[in-house]
Amino acid sequence: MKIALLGYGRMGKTIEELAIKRGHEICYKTSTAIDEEALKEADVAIDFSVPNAAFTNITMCFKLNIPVVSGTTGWLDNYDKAIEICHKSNGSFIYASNFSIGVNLFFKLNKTLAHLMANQQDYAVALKEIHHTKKLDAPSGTAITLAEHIIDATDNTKWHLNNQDSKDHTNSIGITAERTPDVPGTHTISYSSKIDTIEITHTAHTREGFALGAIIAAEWLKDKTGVFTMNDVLDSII
Ligand SMILES: NC(=O)C1=CN([C@@H]2O[C@H](COP(=O)(O)OP(=O)(O)OC[C@H]3O[C@@H](n4cnc5c(N)ncnc54)[C@H](O)[C@@H]3O)[C@@H](O)[C@H]2O)C=CC1
Ligand SMILES: O=C(O)C1=N[C@H](C(=O)O)C[C@H](O)C1
Repeated sequence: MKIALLGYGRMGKTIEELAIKRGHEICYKTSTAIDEEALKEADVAIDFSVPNAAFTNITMCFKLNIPVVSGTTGWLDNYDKAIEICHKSNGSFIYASNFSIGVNLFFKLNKTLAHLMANQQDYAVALKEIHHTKKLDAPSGTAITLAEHIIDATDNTKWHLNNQDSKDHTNSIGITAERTPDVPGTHTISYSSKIDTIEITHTAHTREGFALGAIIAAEWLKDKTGVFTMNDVLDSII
């Protein structure tokens, strides 16, 4: 499979290494604006760029009829618009805030725990994420997905970033975002009462899990049309 890498930073480089080991070819890579002629050569594009470039990169792939997998976080205000353009142009698209298989299993665990805790009024839920200091967005996309899944199962109606504003936080899940050098990504959900605390944590030890998941998603998407999620990919391989 000929892969175009839109974004050749920490993730782009990790994806390149693993994709070559799986027998793929990197036919194009960029860390700036796309060269349309070069991108046309690709069977599939993988976008791990920056929040203000993702929408342009993704919609360029729709225009050129190239299936695109995106893991870039912090651009989701434009997600619905991207989906509309994808459908209109018969494009192929998968976005996930986290492509790691382990995190996607952790998403399921989080949903199950949220359902169990939904009627336990003595417990207060909280979310914490820790990432490297070069990360541009906070909270992480993964933390937002985890919070949205808890909101779907409980009385909580929104989330907020701790220490950033002093608005009404009734029925709101507080997310703490910590930045520490070289941490690939750690997410913890805790339910605390006066008596005890129940806590689940996913700790990424390297970026390989994110990269491998994105390559598996690209292999899966290559010959399909439509908008999919990582659940669609996992349902067909697990
Ligand atoms: N969904 C997932 O599983 C994961 C998502 N991420 C997300 O992926 C994104 C990239 O993460 P990293 O590789 O760590 O960041 P990075 O900063 O190392 O790499 C981003 C690269 O994109 C480049 N770039 C800037 N403008 C561009 C443009 N117009 N087109 C293409 N590239 C452009 C930058 O120069 C940089 O080289 C972030 O949003 C991060 O949150 C990171 C890890 C896993
Ligand atoms: O920027 C990162 O590094 C990561 N970003 C994603 C996120 O925002 O959730 C996924 C992973 O946690 C690493």
